[in-house]
Amino acid sequence: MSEEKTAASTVPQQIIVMGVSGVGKTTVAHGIAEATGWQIAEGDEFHPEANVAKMAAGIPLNDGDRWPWLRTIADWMDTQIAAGKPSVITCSALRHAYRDLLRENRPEVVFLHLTADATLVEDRINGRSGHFMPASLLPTQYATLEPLGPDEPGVVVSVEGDVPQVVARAMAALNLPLEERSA
Ligand SMILES: Nc1ncnc2c1ncn2[C@@H]1O[C@H](COP(=O)(O)OP(=O)(O)OP(=O)(O)O)[C@@H](O)[C@H]1O
Ligand SMILES: O=C(O)[C@H](O)[C@@H](O)[C@H](O)[C@H](O)CO
Repeated sequence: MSEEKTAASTVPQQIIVMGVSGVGKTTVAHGIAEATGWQIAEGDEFHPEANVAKMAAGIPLNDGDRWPWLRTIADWMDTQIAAGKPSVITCSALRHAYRDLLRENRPEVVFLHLTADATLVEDRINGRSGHFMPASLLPTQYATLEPLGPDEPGVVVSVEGDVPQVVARAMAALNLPLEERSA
């Protein structure tokens, strides 16, 4: 899997920006939403309080913590799909099974897997303030991560470089025209 992975051939309707904590999901999702005019959802806002408390305490989530959270994100996408609204959604979606749940019966889903080495992500997390997720959880994020596979719809994009560069790289990989304003 690499940036050479085949890009989406049609304009995607529900883009899930995935990857480890701090890799830049929120930043890139906002860039895409701004360029397209599409609706945006922040996956972290769907976490129950108990999940946020756990992460803030430096305890990694387990599958049991994540399944209900993933279902609420899937429900949100279903509302968007029913309304015919394209969207961009941030969600770590670290494991293949989580992504299977997110795209089940939803051909509109396309994943944008943001990647970077841990040193770069750690630097960026340490430069961020006001977020519940501690950098100490980064190793477990990488340990849990199952990279986007060839059987999954989507693209893999490096977050090296400044924000405009990364957003442009992601838009190009997704075949998203910068002038798209369909929502
Ligand atoms: N290309 C970039 N260059 C420099 N800084 C960046 C870049 N992308 C993101 N950042 C910064 O890195 C930090 C992490 O980014 P962001 O919050 O978007 O990541 P995230 O994947 O959404 O994190 P989380 O999963 O923990 O919510 C932020 O402070 C953000 O401003
Ligand atoms: O699956 C997970 O472990 C979580 O979703 C985390 O990745 C955080 O929610 C998020 O990224 C906040 O930093």
